[in-house]
Amino acid sequence: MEAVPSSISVVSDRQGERVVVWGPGSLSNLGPGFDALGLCIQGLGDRVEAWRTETPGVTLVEANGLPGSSIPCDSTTNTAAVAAAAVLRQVGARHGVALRLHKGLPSGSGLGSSAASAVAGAWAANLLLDEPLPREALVEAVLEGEAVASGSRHGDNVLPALFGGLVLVSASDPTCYRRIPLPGPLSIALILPRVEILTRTAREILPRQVTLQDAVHNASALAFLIDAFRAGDWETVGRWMMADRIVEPVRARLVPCYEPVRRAALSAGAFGCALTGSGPAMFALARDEMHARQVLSAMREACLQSGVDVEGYVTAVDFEGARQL
Ligand SMILES: Nc1ncnc2c1ncn2[C@@H]1O[C@H](COP(=O)(O)OP(=O)(O)OP(=O)(O)O)[C@@H](O)[C@H]1O
Ligand SMILES: N[C@@H](CCO)C(=O)O
Repeated sequence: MEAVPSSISVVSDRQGERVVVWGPGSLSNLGPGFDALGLCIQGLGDRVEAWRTETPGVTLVEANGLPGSSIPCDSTTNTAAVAAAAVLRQVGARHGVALRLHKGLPSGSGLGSSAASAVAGAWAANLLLDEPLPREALVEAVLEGEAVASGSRHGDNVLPALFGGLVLVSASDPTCYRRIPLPGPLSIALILPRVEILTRTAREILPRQVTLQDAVHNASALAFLIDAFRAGDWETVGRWMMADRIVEPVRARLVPCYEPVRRAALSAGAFGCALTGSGPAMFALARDEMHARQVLSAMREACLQSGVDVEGYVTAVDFEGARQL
């Protein structure tokens, strides 16, 4: 076969090419790791369908999946579209991308709903580039996507959703992060009480100042927590993820079933139980999948007895992050 002379530019015709991408949900804070720690989870997430267009920029064709939700279907305020646009801008793409977003995660849940969309949008736009970038190059884009929803550039949902697994991120500079290796699988019981808490509101009620004693306590709790995660010492993980003295005690007041659910999870033998993100979802760590089912049943029951309707899931760590389906 004859070689193409190098002076002739080959125009790749990928117009209309289509990809479907999964943006996973994530647990964040994990007790003392406010804005600093997040874990990607299996089975819950958003799906983005994307195709290349001739017109530059991002068009959000539709956002569906959660009837009655208030997710904006606008390219300037939907996190999937904002993150996708940031990727195109980053490489100076001359083409555009159209997106259809299928929401699987309700917003205001604590499960990183806006982050799942942002990551799926960015990954889809990336796959459609002539030369896709490595995951590490998408950090700015996903942070930009998340910021339009929450009003702050926090990375504890978007980075685990992008990379998978457990991620530690600087709360003051979220472009600074570290993936924390986990030595084995982890079974998780997760409940989503039917109470909507917007992250924005749950951030506004937090104290502007804290005592030195509490700050020091939380700093050491986070250090012990990370060390226990690395060691796969789930019992110690459970202990320290329940040790936050600054954020979770304040937010617990927004979740009417918080105390009964925590007690029920621990009575059922969970290693620990905490809010994820700004709540109201709560998670508990269990020995294995069967144990997680027992813990889940106890948590659900406690929630219902508090008069709050609830959905429940057994999940595990997703080590892969955003991916093409
Ligand atoms: N693609 C998106 N998915 C979800 N929410 C979005 C999206 N784009 C914009 N938003 C807006 O972001 C806000 C999301 O609310 P909020 O931050 O409380 O939930 P969240 O992102 O699911 O956070 P978490 O689950 O971590 O609590 C809502 O106002 C919603 O309209
Ligand atoms: N770290 C963020 C996550 C939002 O779900 C918070 O707790 O406000």
